[in-house]
Formats: sequence, C-alpha cells, structure tokens
Amino acid sequence: MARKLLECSLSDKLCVVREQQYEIIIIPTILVGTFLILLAVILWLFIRGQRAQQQSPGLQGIAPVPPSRGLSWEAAGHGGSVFVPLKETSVESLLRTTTHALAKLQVPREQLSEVLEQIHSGSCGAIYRTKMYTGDPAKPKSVVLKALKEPAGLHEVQDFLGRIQFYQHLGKHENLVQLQGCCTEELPLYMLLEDVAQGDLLSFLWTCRRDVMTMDGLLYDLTEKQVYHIGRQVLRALEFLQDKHLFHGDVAARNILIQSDLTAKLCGLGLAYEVHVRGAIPATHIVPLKWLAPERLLLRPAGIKGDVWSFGILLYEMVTLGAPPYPEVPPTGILQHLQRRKIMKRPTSCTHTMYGLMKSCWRWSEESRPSLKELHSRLEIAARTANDKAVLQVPELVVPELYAAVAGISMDSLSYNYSVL
Ligand SMILES: Nc1ncnc2c1ncn2[C@@H]1O[C@H](COP(=O)(O)OP(=O)(O)OP(=O)(O)O)[C@@H](O)[C@H]1O
Repeated sequence: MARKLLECSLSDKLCVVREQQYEIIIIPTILVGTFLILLAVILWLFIRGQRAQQQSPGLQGIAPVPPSRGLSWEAAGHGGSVFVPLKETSVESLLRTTTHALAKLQVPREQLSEVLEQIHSGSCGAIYRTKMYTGDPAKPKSVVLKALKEPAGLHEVQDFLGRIQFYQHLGKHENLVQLQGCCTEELPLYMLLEDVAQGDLLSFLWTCRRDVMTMDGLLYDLTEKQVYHIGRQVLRALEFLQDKHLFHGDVAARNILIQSDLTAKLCGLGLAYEVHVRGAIPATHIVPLKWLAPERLLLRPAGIKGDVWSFGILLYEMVTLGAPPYPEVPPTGILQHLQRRKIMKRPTSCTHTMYGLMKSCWRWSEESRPSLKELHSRLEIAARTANDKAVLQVPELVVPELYAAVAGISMDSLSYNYSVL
C-alpha cells in the first residue's frame, strides 16, 4: 500500500492523505497473467504431444502404421471386391443388404455347438473354438469362431462384415487360414474359420524347447530343414497376397498357425484388410516395433519389402525357438539401433547360410532386399543341403511375461498354449 500527502503545509491541522492500494490492482493482474501463461504452456505441450504421436512410433514398442505403397486403385478398395454399403444408416438395414452378398457363406446358428472355448481375445472380439454340425451329426467339424464384440455400433458392424468379405475376396490358398462361413443375418455376428488346432507357431517353438511328450500327435522337434519348410510356405502365402496387390504387414511367428504335419498358415490378416479398404494403413493399428522394417518405423509408405524384412525376423524366431528379437535393445530404441546400421548377430543355432538369408532381408534399403521370388528360390536351394537330423535346442524355458516385455508386445497378443502342456 502507498500513501501520498496531498499539498499539506506544516501549519495545516488537517491534512488529506490518499492511500493507493496497488495490491488490489497488481495482485489480480499477476494472477490472471500467470494463469494465461500457464494455459498457453499447457496448450503448447498438448499440441506438441499430439504432433509427436502422429510423427513418431508409438509407446512401448508398438507402432502406428504408415501409409502403404504399391497398391493399385482397385485393390485399395475403390472398386475392389469388398462392398460393404456405407450409406446404410442402421445396423438392421446394413445386415439386410449385406446378407445377400454373403448368402453362400451363411451357416444356420443351430448348426453351431453352444459350447464355446475361448482361445484368444482378438482385435474385433473374442475368438473361440467350437463345433459345427454339417451333414453327419456324429462327426461335427471343429471350427474357430470370431465373434464381433457387443455392443457393436454401425461402424464396427461395417468393419466386421468387410473383414468377412475380404476373406471371400482373397479366396483359397493352402497357406492362408480359410473362411468356412459366417452368421450375419442378425447380431451377434460370427465369422467361422477352419480350425488349425495346433495353434500358433510361437507357442509351438516354445514347446520345442521342452523335452515333453504331448498328447496332440505333434512332434515338438524342429530341424534346420523344417525351418526352411515352414519359411517357404509363409513365402507362398505372401506371394499370393502380393499377386493381389496386398501385403501382410505383421509377419511374425505369433501370426502363423501350424498343423501337425507342419503345414503353416498365415493368419492375422487384419492389417492387410485395412490397407485393402482404406488404401493406407490406419494410425490406430498397432504393430510391435521389433518386427518392422526401417521404412515402417520412419512412417514412410510401406509395401511387400517390409514383409521381407519381417520374414528375416521370423527366420530368427524359428532358429532360436522363439527368442524375442534384439534382446539387448529396448523396444522403443529399435529405430535408433537400426539407424546405426546394427542388425542382430548370428544366433549360435543358426548356420551361415541361414544367417546370410536373414541379412539379405535386413538390408536398410528396400530395393536391395530380395524379392519374395528370389528369397523363395534361395530358401529352396538352402533346404537341399540343410540338416534334417540335428534337432534345434535351446535349454532356457520362456517366461511369457518377460518375453512380452523384451519383445515389446502386449500379453494379450500371446496365445500362450505353452502353459497348458
Ligand atoms: N483358424 C484358427 N485356428 C486356430 N487358432 C486360431 C485361428 N485363428 C486364430 N487363432 C488363434 O487366435 C490368435 C489370433 O488370431 P488372429 O491374429 O487371426 O486374430 P485377430 O486379433 O482377429 O487378428 P486380425 O485382426 O489381424 O485378423 C492366433 O494367434 C491363434 O492363436
């Protein structure tokens, strides 16, 4: 507070003093000013955070996905074969319109067993194993049922129907998991797939580390020659996708299903579908970083050569019986690691020939990586002289939680058959 005497002389008995209460003006001004500055800083931080999220790979080893390359206009869904009517405004009318297109695939719900065994929680909802009664009731067929999670809005229903039509559009290939039918006349919506009962390759590889007898008829041993055998089947599936101007985008042992005769089937076609309908890779789709090629990590347009890179990681997974890639690198440090031109060292269980193949997949520039066709013929040649006797062995057992942390993947994406043996 400041006091000011107003023209007083010494003889004055009374003198007027004016008090100026500056704090009444200054303190609120300072408070308002500080508040505005704080607000501006918060806004700036928020905008910067949003931009960083769009520009850089996501947190915890999982990346949003960049645009795609090499897709034709038609294959990108602008005239392709996935026709989910977008103009429908209610779920009921959408189901009515689409049921016609999916008529041949419809399976009456009463042909499905009510007993559902959940095997996974998938991207659209739970994934179950159940029985389908067609023809001979004594011989039901085991199928995998993907259910759209409820409650589902118009957008989710459109997306799920689109996924079913995508499988229909792809058609049959022995190394892709096959669509068996669907139930889409009313909610809840189901997609029915052939049951590849032995489950995913990653769980299989982990089980190969154990010296166990299993009841499922599958021999949990793997030789170098068998690694090439599985690898060639995966390449066949990728070539099939490439012929349709598609790529997989998430090639990894967890996305390969394996049968008792070592037939391999590529699954996890969600990203290929999204690229097919949108012509670009949606930022919402998350993919573990350690399997991604540098161009994907840098959010540049992606294509089949990104699958070639991931195929090299898949070879590493097989030959190490399911070790996490780059165990010494934190998932979020992978781009920096690759920018220093560092790749994984040759695992002790890996021959120089196989390591040569991996290294060719991990060339920084996409152009210098082999095409699927070249890779396929190199694998064929390598398989001729590969060891078919020595069983790959890794003494350490896998702790799935630790694996998930080192690999940079969520526990949800692990199928985890391993633990039930
Ligand atoms: N046909 C199948 N037979 C046996 N197991 C299957 C089958 N389909 C899926 N699974 C199991 O469910 C897991 C997840 O499958 P998938 O990746 O196809 O599901 P998703 O989450 O719906 O993926 P996407 O959205 O990429 O299609 C697989 O790793 C496997 O363990």
